[in-house]
Amino acid sequence: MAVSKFVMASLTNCRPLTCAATATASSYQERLVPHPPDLIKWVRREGGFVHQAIKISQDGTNGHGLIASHDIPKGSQLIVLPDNIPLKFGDEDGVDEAHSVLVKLAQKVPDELWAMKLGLKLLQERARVNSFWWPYISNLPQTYSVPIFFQGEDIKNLQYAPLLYQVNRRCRFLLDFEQEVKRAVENLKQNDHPFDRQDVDASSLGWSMSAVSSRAFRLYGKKLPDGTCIDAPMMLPLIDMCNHAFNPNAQIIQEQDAGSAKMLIKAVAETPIKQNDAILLNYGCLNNDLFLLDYGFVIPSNPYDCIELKYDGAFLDAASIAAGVSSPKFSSPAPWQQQFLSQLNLDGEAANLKVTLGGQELVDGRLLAALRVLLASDMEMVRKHDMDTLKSLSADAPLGIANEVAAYRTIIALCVIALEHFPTKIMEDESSLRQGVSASTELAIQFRIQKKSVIIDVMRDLTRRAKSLLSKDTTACQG
Ligand SMILES: C[S@@+](CC[C@H](N)C(=O)[O-])C[C@H]1O[C@@H](n2cnc3c(N)ncnc32)[C@H](O)[C@@H]1O
Repeated sequence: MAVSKFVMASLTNCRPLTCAATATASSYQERLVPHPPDLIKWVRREGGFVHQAIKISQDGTNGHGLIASHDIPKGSQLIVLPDNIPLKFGDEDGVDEAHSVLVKLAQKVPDELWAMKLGLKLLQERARVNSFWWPYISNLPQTYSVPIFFQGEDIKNLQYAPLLYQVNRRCRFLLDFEQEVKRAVENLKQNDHPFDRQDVDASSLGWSMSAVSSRAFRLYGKKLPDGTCIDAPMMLPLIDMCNHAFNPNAQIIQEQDAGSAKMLIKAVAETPIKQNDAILLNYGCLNNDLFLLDYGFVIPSNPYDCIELKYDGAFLDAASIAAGVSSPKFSSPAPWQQQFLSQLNLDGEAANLKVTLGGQELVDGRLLAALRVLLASDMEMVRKHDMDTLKSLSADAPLGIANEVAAYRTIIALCVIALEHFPTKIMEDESSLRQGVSASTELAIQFRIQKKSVIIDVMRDLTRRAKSLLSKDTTACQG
C-alpha cells in the first residue's frame, strides 16, 4: 500500500503543499522551486558562518552535496549555525491556536515515527507565506526515494518481509494520520489553521516525514533546570547538504555560545579536506533497512547490514536435520535447556524472537548461545560457562568442536532456507538491472541483492570457521 503521489493544489496566493507526480533518478535532485534562493548567502545573512571554501555541488550522483573549493585543514569550522537557524519543534513557537493544534497532532504520532512530529512543523512552515525558513525549505528536494512512495510492484520487489512490514506500517500510519489531521483542522478559522487552510493529505505528510527522516539530526535540545539537555531532532540548514559516509571527513558538534545561553551547532573538519573533496558526515552505523526507509538509499557491502529471522523451534529442527544433526531438540528442549532459552529471552510470554545474522556481530549472540546449548547434551558442561561466553562468536568452541561445528552448520542451513525464500537469485537480479529499470525498481533490486549478499557472506564465514575447527580437531587427534 504505497502512498499515492502528490496531488495538484488548486489554491493560489499561498505556498502549495504539492509535489511532482513522478519520481525519476533526476527528479530526486530537483528542489521544491526551480531556482531557490542561495542557501549559503541566507545562512551568512542570518548570522551563521560558512567557510569560504564550502560550495554546494549539484552534479553528484547522490543529489546535491557540499564540496571544498580548496584544501581545508583538520579542525577548521566549516559551518556554524546560531540557535535561530535550525528548524525544531519547540515551545518557543508560542501558545497560539495553530501551535496547540500542531502539538496535539504531534502527541498522536508514535515515538518511532518521530520524524512526523517535526514534519508537522516543516509542513506548517512550508505553507506559511512569510516563513523565515522559506529560503531553506525551497532548497529541499521535491521528491524522496523512500519506499513509502514506491509503486506496489516495487514494494514487492524488495522481497524482504521485515522491510515490507515497516513500509506497510508507515503507509497505513500516513493514511490514518491524514484523517486525523483533517478532523483536527476542519472547523478552524484561517488564523488558527496550522497549514494556512491548505489541504494536507498522506502524500504531503509523507513528503515532510521523509524530508525530516532523511535530513534531521538528533542533538541536545532545550536545557532543563537541572542542567541536563533533552534530545531533540532538528533540521540543520546547509549542514544537511552533506552526504553520508562511514568514514566521514566532518562531524557535528554543539557548543554553548560565549555571549548567551544559546547553543551553536557546528560542522567541523574531522580530517584534512582536499580541494574538490565532498564534505561527508556519518549518518549512523545503520543497516540498509534503515538507510532505505529513512534516507532512500542502499549502501553496497554495508558492514552494518544484517537479516532478521524469527527464532522458531520447528524451523531450527528442519535446519539442523538438513545440516546432518541427528534428533535435534529445538522444538522439545529439556527443562534445563528451556531455562537457558528463558534467560536469553527466547522463551516465555514476553520473549523477543527476533534474531539477526550479518552486521558486526555476524551471528546474533542470543541465537548462537541457544544453538550451542540446544545442541549440547551435557548440562554440567554448559553450566560451567557464563552467558557472555556462550553468546560470543570469538569464544573458542566453548562446548567442544563437534557442538560448535553443528551450530555453524545449522546456521548455514538456516541461511540456505532464507535464501530460498527470495523469489529471485542474485544473477537474475543483476540481469534485471542490466536491462534498465526505473529508479525505484533499481533501488528495490539493489536492496534485495544486498540482503542476499549478507546471507552468502555469513555462510562463507561460518564454513571457513567450521573448516578451521575441523582441521584443528584432526591435528589434535593425530598429535
Ligand atoms: C542529508 S541529505 C544530503 C543532501 C542531499 N543529497 C540533497 O540533495 O539535498 C540526505 C540525502 O542525500 C542522499 N545521500 C546522502 N548520502 C548518500 C550516499 N552515501 N549514497 C546515496 N545517497 C546519499 C540521500 O538521498 C539522502 O536521503
